[in-house]
Amino acid sequence: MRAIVTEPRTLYQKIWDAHVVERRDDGTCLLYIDRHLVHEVTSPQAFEGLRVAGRRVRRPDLTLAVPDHNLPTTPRVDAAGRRLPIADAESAQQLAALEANAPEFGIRLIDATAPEQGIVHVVGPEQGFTLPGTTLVCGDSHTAAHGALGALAFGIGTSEVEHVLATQTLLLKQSKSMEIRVDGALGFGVDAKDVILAIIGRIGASGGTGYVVEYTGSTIRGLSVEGRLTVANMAIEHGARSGLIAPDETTFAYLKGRPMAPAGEAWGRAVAWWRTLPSDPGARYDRTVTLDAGQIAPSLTWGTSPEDVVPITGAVPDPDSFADASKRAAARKSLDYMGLAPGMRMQDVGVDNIFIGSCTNSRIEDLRAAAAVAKGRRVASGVRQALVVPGSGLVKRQAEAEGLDRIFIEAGFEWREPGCSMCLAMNPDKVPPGERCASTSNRNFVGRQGPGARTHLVSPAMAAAAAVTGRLTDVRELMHQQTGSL
Ligand SMILES: CC(C)[C@H](C(=O)O)[C@@H](O)C(=O)O
Ligand code: SF4
Repeated sequence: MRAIVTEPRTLYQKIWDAHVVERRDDGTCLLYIDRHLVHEVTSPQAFEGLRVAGRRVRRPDLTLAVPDHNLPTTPRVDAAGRRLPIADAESAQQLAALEANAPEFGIRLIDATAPEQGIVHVVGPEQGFTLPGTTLVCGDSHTAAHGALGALAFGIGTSEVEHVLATQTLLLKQSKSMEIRVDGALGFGVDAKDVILAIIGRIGASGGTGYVVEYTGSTIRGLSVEGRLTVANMAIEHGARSGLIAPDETTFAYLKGRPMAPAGEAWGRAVAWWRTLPSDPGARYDRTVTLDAGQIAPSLTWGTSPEDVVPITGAVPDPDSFADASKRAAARKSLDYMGLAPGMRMQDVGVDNIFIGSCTNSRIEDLRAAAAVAKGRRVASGVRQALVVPGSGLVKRQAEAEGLDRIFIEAGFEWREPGCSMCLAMNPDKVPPGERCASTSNRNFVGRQGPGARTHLVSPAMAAAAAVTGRLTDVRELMHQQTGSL
């Protein structure tokens, strides 16, 4: 018998090959979509399109709707259990549309008051809706987060949302492949957020444009699923279409028993297939970038692009230090907006707001890391708002069972209902104009957290450290004081 010789394939190639319905001569493929997450902002017109065309949703059973962006994070029901109205008219309209569209089209809706409600990118993995080897889409740019479980996941626009709802397929061209390999042990006080910030700082906000990235190496393998979700979540911030992490025992242990994950015999069959997915030895990537985890410090951004990364021990860069003229101009504009001067030490910069939340950092581990720093301390008097916003109702309950809510509340943080919150200014949680925020979210764009808001992207532990000192702070100092050793 002759052995069949096949080219070694990457994880990306394997998932792609398994989903091609039709390949055209120009390389465009019709790809089957296994999972579709829907939220209130990008779906109303898509459903309207279906209605006008008289079409139904092709696979309502593969579609899950969750409101998250526009919901206030203050209590949603009154003492009698009645839903409280949403003040903002557009938000109220979008939420009402989702609540009407889901039942009309036979889609499961996790509504605003359901215990499982949360940010789509937190809910998908948590429910076991997100599975290795699947293609997963959502009308949302941070959909790549689901790649942490080995799903080929990416954001799509509203017209594509309509296309997927109607056909369960999408027309796509294959991207190039990039390996981002991180090896070594993470230093004290350094976490998954610092890893992805370091990656973005290295390759730049458009370094991944045209690529699907696979994060590999011992550092990535050593991360929990929560940490992997933080990394893959920001794939779009270095321009990649998608960010993948090969499924392994950590992934399987995380998924086992989740409500929507396969069960019984189906579980065994699924795991057997998932084990075949990791990139084959010798599989070729179009580009490989390597990072040494030991070189990564607790990091943060100084400017208005996620690539503007420095270690917390660093200083605001001098725009003149950039080789590229457009970078110099962008840095000047950024510093002006951020109210910072070249050479200022990052640790001397005071903060007015703290946001611990978003689909990047609102899972249980994130809250534990922040609580470990907040414990027994007080939010500094100069800090006007310090919000902790769990990524889902289930995260919230788990945190409460562990007493984390008490730690935060006693320290002077506000403990909120789940949602996108202060990650973007689409609901009542905003950073006031000209004020500065240490935020665990993923975007520090101009106006992202409110008009004139100044954002510094940090890890949960770093956000808690900034909260208790009132300035951007090296969390290692506080942890050192706490443990008395380093
Ligand atoms: C509102 C939504 C469409 C948007 C996105 O596409 O990502 C938001 O989630 C964001 O993070 O900017
Ligand atoms: S938490 Fe932020 S980044 Fe994530 S989906 Fe919501 S708005 Fe987008």
